[in-house]
Amino acid sequence: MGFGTVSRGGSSRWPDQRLCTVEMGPPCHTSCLSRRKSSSSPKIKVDLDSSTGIAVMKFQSPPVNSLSLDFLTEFCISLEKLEMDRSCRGVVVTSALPKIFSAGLDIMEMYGKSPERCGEFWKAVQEMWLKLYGSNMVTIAAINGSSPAGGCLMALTCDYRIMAENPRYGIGLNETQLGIVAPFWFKDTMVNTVGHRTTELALELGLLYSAPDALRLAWWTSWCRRTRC
Ligand SMILES: CCCCC/C=C\C/C=C\C/C=C/C(=O)SCCNC(=O)CCNC(=O)[C@H](O)C(C)(C)COP(=O)(O)OP(=O)(O)OC[C@H]1O[C@@H](n2cnc3c(N)ncnc32)[C@H](O)[C@@H]1OP(=O)(O)O
Repeated sequence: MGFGTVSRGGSSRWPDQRLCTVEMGPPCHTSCLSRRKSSSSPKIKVDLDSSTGIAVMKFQSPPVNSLSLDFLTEFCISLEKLEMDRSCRGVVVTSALPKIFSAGLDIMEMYGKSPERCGEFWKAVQEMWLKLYGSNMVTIAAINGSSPAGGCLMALTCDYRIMAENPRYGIGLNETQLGIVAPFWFKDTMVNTVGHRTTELALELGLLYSAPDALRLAWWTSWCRRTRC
């Protein structure tokens, strides 16, 4: 798989060439296996191949990988651990569930909770964004399912995106369709990737894009024809 370039850098872990390639072909003979480190928390599984320096972080929180406080906390801890592992240069975030990358913020976290709990949740959302955006590692979203609202934010916050082509999968900041306003920093993250005009239209109408449509609008430089990638 090939990925395009971005205007972010400044880390020793970024490849010298600005075009980077990630091989995700079949591993595995014995010496290779010994270089694999796995860790699993209830909602997130991480496999790091120290020989390539690439970790795959898989979301495994059925039914829809919604971003609950627990999920976000596990996500940040997993990312921090990889960040501290000098053998890790890049991380692919993806879903272990069929059809869904992430349904976005967990709606149940925003209903009937105490002000303290709401504050803790919102802080965790911001923490996820800050940690992912500020990561020293190359970050890649392999979007193998629907990715509305907060799920889209997570994908946009990565350096690169690849999306499985399936007409049922949509990605976008569709908050308007839900009667809520996307926070300004959600909007800014989208502007940074696709520009002002596309973002303005997408947010006003609460659009969800298919992979080919999103590709045309420069959300990414590659999409994957398999339904699972
Ligand atoms: C606390 C202070 C906060 C202050 C916040 C202030 C402002 C925030 C403003 C904006 C930011 C908001 C960002 C967001 O991300 S909001 C969430 C937006 N996401 C959605 O609306 C997604 C809605 N879901 C879907 O579109 C679909 O479910 C799906 C993801 C496409 C999957 O479809 P599918 O048909 O496969 O599944 P179901 O629809 O049958 O769903 C299965 C199951 O999952 C539950 N569920 C779905 N989405 C969520 C979710 N986001 N949070 C929690 N639970 C979710 C759904 O209810 C079903 O549950 P059930 O028990 O009925 O099986």
